[in-house]
Amino acid sequence: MWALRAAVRGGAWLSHAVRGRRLPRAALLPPPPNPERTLAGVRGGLGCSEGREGGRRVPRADGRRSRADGEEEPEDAAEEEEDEEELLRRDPLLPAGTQHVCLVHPEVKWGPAKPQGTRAEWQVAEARALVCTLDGWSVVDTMVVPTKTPHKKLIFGRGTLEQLTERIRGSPEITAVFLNVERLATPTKKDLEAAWHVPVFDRFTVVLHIFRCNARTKEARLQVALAELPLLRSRVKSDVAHLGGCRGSSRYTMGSGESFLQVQQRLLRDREAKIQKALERLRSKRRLLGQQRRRREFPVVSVVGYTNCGKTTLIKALTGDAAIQPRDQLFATLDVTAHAGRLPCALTVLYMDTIGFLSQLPHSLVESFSATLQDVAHSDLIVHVRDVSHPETELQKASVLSALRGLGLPNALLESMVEVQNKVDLVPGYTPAEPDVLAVSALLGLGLDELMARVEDAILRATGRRTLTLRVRLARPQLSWLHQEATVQAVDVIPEAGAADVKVIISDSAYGRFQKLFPG
Ligand SMILES: Nc1nc2c(ncn2[C@@H]2O[C@H](COP(=O)(O)OP(=O)(O)OP(=O)(O)O)[C@@H](O)[C@H]2O)c(=O)[nH]1
Ligand SMILES: [Mg+2]
Repeated sequence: MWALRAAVRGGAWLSHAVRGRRLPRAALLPPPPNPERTLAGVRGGLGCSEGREGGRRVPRADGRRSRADGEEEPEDAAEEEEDEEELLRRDPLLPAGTQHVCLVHPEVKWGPAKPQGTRAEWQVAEARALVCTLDGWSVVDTMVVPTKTPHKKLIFGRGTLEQLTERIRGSPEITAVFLNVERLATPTKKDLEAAWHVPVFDRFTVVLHIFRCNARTKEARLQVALAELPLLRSRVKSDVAHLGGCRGSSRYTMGSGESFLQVQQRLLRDREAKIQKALERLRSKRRLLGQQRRRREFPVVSVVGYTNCGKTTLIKALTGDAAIQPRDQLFATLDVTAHAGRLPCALTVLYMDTIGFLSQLPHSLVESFSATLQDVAHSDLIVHVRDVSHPETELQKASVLSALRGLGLPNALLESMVEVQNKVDLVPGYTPAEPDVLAVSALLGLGLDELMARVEDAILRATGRRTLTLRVRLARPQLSWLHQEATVQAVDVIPEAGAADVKVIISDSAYGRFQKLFPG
C-alpha cells in the first residue's frame, strides 16, 4: 500500500541522524542543491505548479502563474482538476511492507499531565488497533513506560530511556516504534531514531496515514492534505536547522533575495492557499447539492459516533443498501455519504454516514475535517451510535459529545439527539441504564424497529411534518401533486363523489402550497 522512503525522513537529510538497519534508500541521498526543487520534486507536492512542463502555462521564476488581471486562478475546470491532482500527489508517510512494531506507551501516573477517565491498558489497546489497521503491520512488543517528564524533549528520564533503548536495540525483530503520544517534535523523533536505530512514529503520523489510505473523495483527500501541513512545516524547520549546522541556513538562494527557510515557507503558504481554494470550490458545489436536496425536502439524519462503533453497519441495516461495506477498521469512513432509507410511515429520509471520532485526535486533523462535520449542523436529527461492548464506552461518549458541542450545533438538534447503544449482542443480558436510549445490534438486526419508530417520531417533529387526511377531486391533479410533494400513505377512493380521501405526511410548507394551488 505504501512506497518506501518517507518513513523516517523530514526530507532527504534526516538520515544523517538515523544510522542503522532498514534505512530507506532515498534517505541516504545528499541534500538537493535547490530548495524549490527539494520541495516540489523530492518531497512531491509542495509548490504544486512548480516544475511542470508542457501545456499552456509557463511558470514564473517563483513558480506562480500570472494573469493579466493579476489574479492567480486556474483558467478552466480541466486545469483546476489538474491542479487538485497535483496537490494530492505526495510521498508516503510510513514505510511499505511488513513492519514489526514495538508499542511504547508513556504512562503519566501523577500530576496535571495524567490523562483523566482512562487507563493505560485502554490507551494501549486503542494504539494497538491503530497499528493493526495498517496493512502488514503487527505489534511484536508492548511497553508501558512510566514517565514524570512527558513534556521534556526525550519524554522519559535518562535511566528509563537507557533501559528502553537497550530493550529495543536488543530485539532485532523490531522494525519500527510507535510511541503513543499525540505529536513528536521533529528533533525528538530524530534523537529517538538515532538512539533506537529504527523509525519512530507518533499518533498524528499513523492516523494521518490511515486517513490518507481511506480518503476516497477529492474533498476528503484535500482535507488530509491540509491536515498534513503542520507536519511539513515542522520538517522544513528541522531541515533548515540541520542545514544551519552544516551549510548555513540563512544563505540567500539563486539571487531571489529569499533565504532557504523563506522559500520553503512561502511554498507551504502557497500550497495551503491552493488547498483551501480547491476545497472551497468543492464545498460550494456540495452546498448547491444540499440546497437541491432541501428543495426536495428529504429529511436528513446524521449518524455520528466514535470510530468503529458501527455507524456504517447501522446505516446498512436501516437502508438495506447492499453497496455499503462496513469494515472492522478505524476510520473506515472518511467521507460524508448519504443513503436513502424509508421510515415505517413510508417517508424517505437520508442517512448521512460521517467520519468517526477518536479521543486525543490531533487537533489539526479535527480542524481540517470539521467542515465535513458542519454538514451535521444542517441535518434534522442526529443519531449518536455507541459501542457498548467497548471497555472505554463512557469515555468515547464523552469525547463524541464534547466534539459535537465544539461544532456549535443548534441547541434543538443537540437536545433531540437519539442515543443508540450498539453491539449489544456482544454483551449478554445487556439492558441500558438510561431510560431514553435504544439498545440495538446493527449486525444482527436487533432493536431496529424500535429505532426506526423513534427516528420517525423525531423527524416528523423536527421537520414540522404532520399526518393529514385530505379530500381530493379525482378530476384534478391534486393526487399526483401529493405523490410528488408529500408522502402518500393511503388512498381511499369514493367513486360516487369522484373523489378520494388521501392520508399523507406533509410538511407545513408543502401543505401551504397545496392550499394555494387547490383552494376550496
Ligand atoms: N458484534 C457486532 N459487531 C458490529 C455491530 N455493528 C458493527 N459491528 C462491527 O464493527 C466493525 C465496525 O463497523 P463499522 O460499521 O464500519 O463502524 P463505523 O462506526 O462506521 O467505523 P468508522 O467508519 O471506521 O468510524 C465492523 O467489523 C462491524 O461488523 C454489532 O451490532 N455487533
Ligand atoms: Mg464507517
